[in-house]
Amino acid sequence: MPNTVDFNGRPFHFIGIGGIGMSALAYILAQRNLPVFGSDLQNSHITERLEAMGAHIFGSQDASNFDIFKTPKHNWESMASGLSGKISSEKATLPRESSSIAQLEQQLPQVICSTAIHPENPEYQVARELGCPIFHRSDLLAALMAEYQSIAVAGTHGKTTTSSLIAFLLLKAGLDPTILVGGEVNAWEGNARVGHSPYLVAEADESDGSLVKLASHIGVVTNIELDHPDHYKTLDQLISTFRIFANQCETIVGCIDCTMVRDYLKPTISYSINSQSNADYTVDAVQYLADGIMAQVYERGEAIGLLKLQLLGAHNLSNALAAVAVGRLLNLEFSVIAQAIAQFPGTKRRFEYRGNYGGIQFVDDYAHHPSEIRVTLAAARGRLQNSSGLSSTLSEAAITPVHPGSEIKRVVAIFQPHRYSRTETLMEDFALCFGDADLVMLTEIYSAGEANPGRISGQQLATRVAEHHPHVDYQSSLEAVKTRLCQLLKPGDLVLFLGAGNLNRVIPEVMAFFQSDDNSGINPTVTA
Ligand SMILES: CC(=O)N[C@H]1[C@@H](OP(=O)(O)OP(=O)(O)OC[C@H]2O[C@@H](n3ccc(=O)[nH]c3=O)[C@H](O)[C@@H]2O)O[C@H](CO)[C@@H](O)[C@@H]1O[C@H](C)C(=O)O
Ligand SMILES: Nc1ncnc2c1ncn2[C@@H]1O[C@H](COP(=O)(O)OP(=O)(O)OP(=O)(O)O)[C@@H](O)[C@H]1O
Ligand SMILES: C[C@H](N)C(=O)O
Repeated sequence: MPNTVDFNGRPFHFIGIGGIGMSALAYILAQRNLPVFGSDLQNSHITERLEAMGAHIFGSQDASNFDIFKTPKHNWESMASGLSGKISSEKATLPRESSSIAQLEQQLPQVICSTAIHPENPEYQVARELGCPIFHRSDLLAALMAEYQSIAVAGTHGKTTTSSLIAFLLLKAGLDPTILVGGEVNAWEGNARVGHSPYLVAEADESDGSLVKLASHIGVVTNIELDHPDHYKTLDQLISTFRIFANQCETIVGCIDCTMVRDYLKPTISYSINSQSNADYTVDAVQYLADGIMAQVYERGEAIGLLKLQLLGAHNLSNALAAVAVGRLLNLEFSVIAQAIAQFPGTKRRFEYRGNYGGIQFVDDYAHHPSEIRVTLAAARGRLQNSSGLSSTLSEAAITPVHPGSEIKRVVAIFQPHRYSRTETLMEDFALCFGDADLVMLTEIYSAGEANPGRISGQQLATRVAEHHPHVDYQSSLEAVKTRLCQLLKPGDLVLFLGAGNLNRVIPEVMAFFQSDDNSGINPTVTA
């Protein structure tokens, strides 16, 4: 069995192909006209996009999905590859006997698995029985990265945003990068892009420990904090994972506002949003506006220019400073970097402005860790404080603000906890992180595939939050959240839907309820 990924025409079969990391990889292979097959229990616009490129995707996960590879090669070949366009979902049924064993082994697919796939998964089981080469998602990412001058973005918080910002910068600077990120960006219509230069920008996820397989020319680390307690039993394990990754990168660009990055990784190139730090890249004269941020950037103590950002919050200034540092490492002029970053419209579900209906502003955000909730609510509170005299400074730069303005009077946070393990381990911190919201609504925990241990609930979390916050509401279902919001919301509210689960499904219906003075061009009937 080969232990390296074969990019010479052998088919790929992705189990969990619709995942945000898996689908980016499948996209790159399909663009290379390699035969791409896969399965996912959930149909989505992501699986549909891959199918439109010629990938063959099964909506169920059972042994019969491999029947297709027991047929003569020409049969499945005609069913896959971007050359054939949209393909039929009918399964091939020719008997196995029609090929010799040797031929069959040759045409057995390389199976790519997400960590979301349980070892008991019937399709995974049959792949093992047949002797298919089986790779984890990270093995394929590592193999692709090895072909390029890679920039891999790691860190507990901000990987998707920062990798998207860096990718956007390289794209605008004409460096034509290949991109694989963990969120969707309109500039390349999805989570992946094939470029024609030596550069590749990738998100490097630490959630399952597979980060240790990645080696990059430039590694960016935004911060390190305990998360994913399902995988990491101690903080030391997490730190050691980041250290192994950092040691495998030629250059580490790291945010030294995080003491763990500073002390354990000792970045080659450092950045900090604290003007007093001695980082290589810092900022000063920061202005947090209602529709963006402006700051003077310093390179090793010397002012190099003004950075304008359409994103909100100190965390996004930090993410943008990482992009500045990477851009300078690639010898880009600061003016080119600043111009690109000023145009970055953001990533879907990361403080994504969904519209203003009935004087209520709707925002979708992926925050699922107490620190992420804290920085996002601080950004929302900052927007509220600056919203009465809405600044036009960003607009003067001929940029249409991502967050068009109207006065805000109240910050409303709706949170769907994500994973039992995280909710239980970080309960104390979750109880304290909603201070910047005027009203907090909690709902039930989104399992993300975890079994319910039966000792933790959204209701319990709501009780804990209420010990520190005067206005906490608990609704047990998304349907109940929707109904309650229609009763509670009023003009002047900035409503944030927080979480990495499916809470954002309710946004279109709540927006539709309040639809009246729509000036955003968003159709509220579209489901998220
Ligand atoms: C689990 C895991 O390691 N997930 C990480 C991985 O995504 P990926 O490996 O693609 O994983 P998925 O997005 O979690 O998507 C997993 C896909 O798998 C299907 N499924 C799941 C179970 C099953 O039995 N059958 C089955 O088909 C399911 O329907 C979904 O489409 O890589 C991404 C990019 O770095 C990370 O953002 C992501 O982290 C986290 C999570 C995040 O940021 O949200
Ligand atoms: N630098 C940062 N520090 C703290 N929180 C951040 C930072 N950047 C973004 N966030 C918050 O974290 C949320 C997720 O951001 P993003 O998707 O960029 O991070 P991520 O590390 O890829 O997340 P994950 O891998 O856990 O999905 C954002 O919606 C925001 O609330
Ligand atoms: C969304 C987050 N990275 C998780 O799966 O826990």
